[in-house]
Amino acid sequence: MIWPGDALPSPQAASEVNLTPFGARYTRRHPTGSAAHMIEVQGLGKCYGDFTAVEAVSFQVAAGQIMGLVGPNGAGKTTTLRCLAGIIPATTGHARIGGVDIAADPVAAKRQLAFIPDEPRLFEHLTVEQHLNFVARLYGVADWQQRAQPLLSELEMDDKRRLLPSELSRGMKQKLAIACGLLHAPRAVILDEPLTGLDPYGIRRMKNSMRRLSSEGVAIILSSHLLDLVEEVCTHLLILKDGHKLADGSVAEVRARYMADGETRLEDVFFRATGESESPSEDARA
Ligand SMILES: Nc1ncnc2c1ncn2[C@@H]1O[C@H](COP(=O)(O)OP(=O)(O)OP(=O)(O)O)[C@@H](O)[C@H]1O
Repeated sequence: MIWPGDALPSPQAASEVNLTPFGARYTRRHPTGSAAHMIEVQGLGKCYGDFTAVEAVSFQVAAGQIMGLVGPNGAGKTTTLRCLAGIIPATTGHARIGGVDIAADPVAAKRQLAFIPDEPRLFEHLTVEQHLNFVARLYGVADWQQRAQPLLSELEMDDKRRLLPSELSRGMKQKLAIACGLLHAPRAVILDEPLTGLDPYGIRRMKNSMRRLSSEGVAIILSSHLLDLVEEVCTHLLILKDGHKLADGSVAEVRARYMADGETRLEDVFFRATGESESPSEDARA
C-alpha cells in the first residue's frame, strides 16, 4: 500500500486490471514479464548506525507460495520487510518485486506490492469509502467500486462505509488497511502480524483470504509470532535470528532439518532452530 511520503504510481498503472475480489485473475502488463519468483531478496543487509540489524539475507517467494517469516524479538523481521517494501533503504543487497528492483524503480515495484503493517495507518479525515477511493486513485484502479464492494463484504465492513477511523474499532481499522492493500490486486503481499485485533470470525476470514490469494498466484510473506497460524497457512518458512538467516525452504524441508523424534509441532522446530529453550525457567535451571 502507498502512504503519505511514498512514491506514487502513475495514474495509468492499473489501467488493464480486470479485478476479482481477492486476487490475481487479471491481466496486466508487467515491466519485466512474468517473474517465477515474485519476491527475490539477495544479500540484503541493513545497518542502523554502527548496529547491523540484518546481514546478507537472501530468499525468494514464488507465485502462490505463502512464506512464514519467524524469529525471536529483534531478529530483523520488520527491518527485512521494510527494506523489501522500499520503506527504508537497504544498506547492502537487492530486493525485487515481480522482477523490479525496489531501489531502482520503486514506483513500478510498489505497484505490484501490498504491505500491510500490524499497526494500521489511516487518514483521520477520510471515511472507509473515501480511503478506498483515494487508494484506487493513487493506483489508477478503474471501476474501483466493483473491486471494493466484495472486499468490504468479505471483511464485513459494508455498513461501515461512511465511518471515520475514529469511529472504527481496532479490528475494523485493521480490516480497512487490508481492504486498501488488496484493492489494486497486488501480485505480492506482505503481512506483518495480520491477525492483531481481529476477532475469531475475522481471523478465519483472513486465513481464508490468504489461501485464496495464494491459489490465485499471489506471493505472500506472513510475519508472525503465532506459530500455529504459520503452521496452518504457510507453504514455506524463513527463520531469522540476530539478523541472520537460520533456515529457509518448504515447511517440510525445514521440519526435516530440525525436527527430532517424537516432535510434531512447528513450535518444536522454532525452538530447535533458534536454540532457545521452551521456557525461561528451563534456562534458569540449566
Ligand atoms: N530505527 C531503528 N534504529 C536503530 N535500531 C533499530 C531500528 N529499528 C530496529 N532496530 C533494531 O534492529 C533490530 C531488529 O529489529 P526488528 O524490528 O527488525 O526486529 P523484529 O524481528 O521485527 O522484532 P520483533 O519480533 O520484536 O518485532 C533490533 O535490535 C532493533 O532494536
